[in-house]
Amino acid sequence: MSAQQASAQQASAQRRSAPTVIVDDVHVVYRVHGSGTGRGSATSALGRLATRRTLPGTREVHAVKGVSLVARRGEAVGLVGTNGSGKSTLLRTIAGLLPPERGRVYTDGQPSLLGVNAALMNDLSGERNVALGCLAMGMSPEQVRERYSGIVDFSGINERDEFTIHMPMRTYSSGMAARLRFSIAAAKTHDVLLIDEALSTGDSGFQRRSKERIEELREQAGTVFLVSHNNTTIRETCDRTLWLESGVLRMDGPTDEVLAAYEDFAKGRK
Ligand SMILES: Nc1ncnc2c1ncn2[C@@H]1O[C@H](COP(=O)(O)OP(=O)(O)OP(=O)(O)O)[C@@H](O)[C@H]1O
Repeated sequence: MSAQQASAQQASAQRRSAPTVIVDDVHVVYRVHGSGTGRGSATSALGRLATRRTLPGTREVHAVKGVSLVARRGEAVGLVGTNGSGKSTLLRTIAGLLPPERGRVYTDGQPSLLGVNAALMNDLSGERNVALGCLAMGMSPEQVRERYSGIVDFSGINERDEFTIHMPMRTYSSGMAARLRFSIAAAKTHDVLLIDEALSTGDSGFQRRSKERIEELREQAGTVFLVSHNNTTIRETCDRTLWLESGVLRMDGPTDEVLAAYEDFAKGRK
């Protein structure tokens, strides 16, 4: 191998192993107001604002407790844990949608959260949502025109009736809307793509297409985080998995090892 080839190979290896997400001792706390008695007067609310005291009856939920991790280019990282363990909260924090109470999140590039709750405009047609979604991700109108049919075909929305894409989104089932959302987001190469349960919707054909697309996104050197309750999906998609329990990162390692431990734990809880 020539010196030039060796240095090109080294540069490519360095690029692939470059960190894309660093989570440093992150804590996330939700505050639920009004869980106590009565609403209190305006004067007492003003007094609390001035003294920065919290409302009596404010409940705090410490959803993520001191999580640290480093994710690199080319990795697909699964997130597992029982209900309420903090998976969605951690994803939303990495996406920059929730401020950490303590600790820091550093990301290289813009993370995109692809969740079942991501906003699409209900009164607009699927077609308009595809166009707006693509423009919002930074595509030019020309790129939107080029990619439009690919996105609609990928979603499978028009498989039964080719007029469906022109109907308002509010007439779509939640599965159809989730498939369209995934297809729009997956049309772009993301530096960091965060997927929350998106793959659990859709038929087996759509699930296969999504897995293939995640694989492609990974090869294009992005980092993918995937939250799912379906361990088979995690096994097939991710080579590394994080296990969160009660907000604490219990394990971070090769998917097979982490899932084996998690499945043992889940069996013990039944
Ligand atoms: N908006 C909120 N306000 C208050 N508490 C919240 C809020 N969202 C989540 N929580 C609480 O934070 C904790 C973690 O929730 P989170 O949704 O992150 O868990 P999860 O692991 O994604 O759960 P699931 O597997 O059920 O989707 C839970 O105790 C939940 O009740």
